[in-house]
Amino acid sequence: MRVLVTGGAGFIGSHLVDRLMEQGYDVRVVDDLSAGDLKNIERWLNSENFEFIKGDLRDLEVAEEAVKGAEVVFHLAANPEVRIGAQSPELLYETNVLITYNLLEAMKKEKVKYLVFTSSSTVYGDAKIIPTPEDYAPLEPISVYGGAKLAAEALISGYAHTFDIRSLVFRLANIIGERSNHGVIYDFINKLKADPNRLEILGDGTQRKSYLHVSDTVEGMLYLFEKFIEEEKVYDVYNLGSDDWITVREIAEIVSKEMGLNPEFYFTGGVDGGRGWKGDVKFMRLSIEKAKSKGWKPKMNSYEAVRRTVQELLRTLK
Ligand SMILES: O=c1ccn([C@@H]2O[C@H](COP(=O)(O)OP(=O)(O)O[C@H]3O[C@H](CO)[C@H](O)[C@H](O)[C@H]3O)[C@@H](O)[C@H]2O)c(=O)[nH]1
Repeated sequence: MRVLVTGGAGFIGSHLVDRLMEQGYDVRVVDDLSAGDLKNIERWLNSENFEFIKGDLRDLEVAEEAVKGAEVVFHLAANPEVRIGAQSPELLYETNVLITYNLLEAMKKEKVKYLVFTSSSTVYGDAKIIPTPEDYAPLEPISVYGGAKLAAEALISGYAHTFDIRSLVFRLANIIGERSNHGVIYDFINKLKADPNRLEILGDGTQRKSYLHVSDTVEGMLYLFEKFIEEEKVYDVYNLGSDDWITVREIAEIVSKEMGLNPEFYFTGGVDGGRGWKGDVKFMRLSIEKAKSKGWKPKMNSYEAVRRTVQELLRTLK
């Protein structure tokens, strides 16, 4: 089976590529290397059943070239930075909505059978029900990023039903692990390297979210995709997360401990009642009952995933 992974040189994408290659698929990656890094997929570059295209999916021709001959598209290419929404909404529109539209157009033309898309917990906004199930309503994102992900989901649903592109959407909690090059753990490590005595924490530190290790994420995606293929549905949505959550303050404590430091915590106070930035969802935990009912569950809880990620990043970050 020929598989295209968009964003395959990125954090989650490259872990997915590792699994697909280990399972013997023909894999093509398209990535503009804006956030991704060739080092993440270095080990596969000379393999016969691997192909890399450096290209920007904002260009429809790149999307058309990338999907040629593919039976499945795993669409992970995106700008993942929630916090830039207030400064650069157009960038989040282009790198989440426009590229998804281009890809769908190319897939329609090429008659690609399956699409797997990584959406985000941010589509739920400040959910009133926690843990939040997939059928929670109304979906009211509070960030441009969440809005762009929801717009992409809606386009995918429309194309799926109109053009028979069987599509599976994953709404991901905060995904962490080796090769991540942004986010709270990455930021804390870098801040502490610059000043081991003081750690600036955005917001009031009580932001509480569910963190999932990338290994659990990729395993869940592939497992549930196999189940989806066996079923009749044209379009389906799953939350992927862990069954618990953890505060930013607790993350700061874990990072400090793993680095053997005892810094003074400095809270910026943030915006809108202690959020790190405009659009930062303060409390997020997803119901993963639907995924569990199909037989998937994460091996690590949030605490274990954070600890392991700190160790992985300390080993690999320069
Ligand atoms: O220096 C920092 C950086 C972050 N935070 C806080 O840490 C929390 C997590 O922030 P991240 O930047 O790690 O992650 P986000 O919650 O903004 O978003 C992440 O998870 C989302 C899904 O839940 C999306 O998928 C998104 O792409 C991904 O980056 C936030 O509450 C933020 O306020 C700090 O206190 N200090």
